[in-house]
Amino acid sequence: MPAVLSEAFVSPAAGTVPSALAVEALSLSFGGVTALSDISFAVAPGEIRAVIGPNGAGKSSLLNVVSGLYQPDRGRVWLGGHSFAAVPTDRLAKLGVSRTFQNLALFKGLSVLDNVAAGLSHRLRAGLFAQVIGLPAARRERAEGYARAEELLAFLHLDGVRDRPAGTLPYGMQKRVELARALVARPRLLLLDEPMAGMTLTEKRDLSGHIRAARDDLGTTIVLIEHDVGVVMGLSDRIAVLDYGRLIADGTPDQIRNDPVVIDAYLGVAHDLEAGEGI
Ligand SMILES: Nc1ncnc2c1ncn2[C@@H]1O[C@H](COP(=O)(O)OP(=O)(O)OP(=O)(O)O)[C@@H](O)[C@H]1O
Repeated sequence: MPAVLSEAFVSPAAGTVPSALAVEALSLSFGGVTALSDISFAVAPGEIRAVIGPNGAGKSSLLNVVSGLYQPDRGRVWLGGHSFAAVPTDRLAKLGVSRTFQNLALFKGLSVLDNVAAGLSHRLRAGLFAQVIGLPAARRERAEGYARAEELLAFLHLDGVRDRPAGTLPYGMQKRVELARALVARPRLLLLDEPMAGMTLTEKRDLSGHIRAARDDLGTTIVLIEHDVGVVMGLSDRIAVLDYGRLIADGTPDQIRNDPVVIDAYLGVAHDLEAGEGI
């Protein structure tokens, strides 16, 4: 895909707008194993985009390239109009990108509020010394950070558990705390790595609602890897499908659901596509 196509969308209302994320001809191998092979697609601002595919298809590798943990062998990543051969992880926050990981990574002994406020630690301008001895600028910054964390807790209906040690909450709620922490800096692009893994249907339904609210009310563009096809169909605007490192389809849930190549490679007949409808 030529760069000029992948870096921007033509919006009828706003003319040409930069995509929130675009990847262009990405390839990545580990020894003899091809994890990503010539992957190109773009995500429009405000979109909820799922990436699905069988185990080993390259989903995590893709997210790791986009967040700078892996450097691709070839190709480029576009983030809000900037293009990278290797995404600089230390600039991710400045680029307005935030991500969560597959496994819970909360400070279990700290309160929910402290955990969410920790999502702003990279933004502290006052130096560590000023923070430690509590200079006024540092105190002000800390107070502002906590105010933002409180806002996010209210937004995600976590204010009732703000003082609880995060590790004592039910699993589904801990995943919501992770979402709050990833959102507290108000990223333009949020990458979610299997946010619903291990959840009950009720927890999935709950978290889907919160993810949708983040897009609708905060304007966050969301890219998520998810195995539950029912959830994906109900939640996403568009879906990219990977198989053996190749992009085999990219379209709306209806297009993906009816794509014979996707059905052959992934959906088959075993998946209950209707399970998550309406989530
Ligand atoms: N750090 C690594 N070292 C070696 N091989 C890797 C590494 N990361 C991924 N791979 C390989 O790249 C391929 C794609 O893996 P990846 O984890 O991206 O797939 P996935 O779609 O996320 O799978 P899953 O759904 O099981 O998490 C696999 O063959 C995997 O074994």
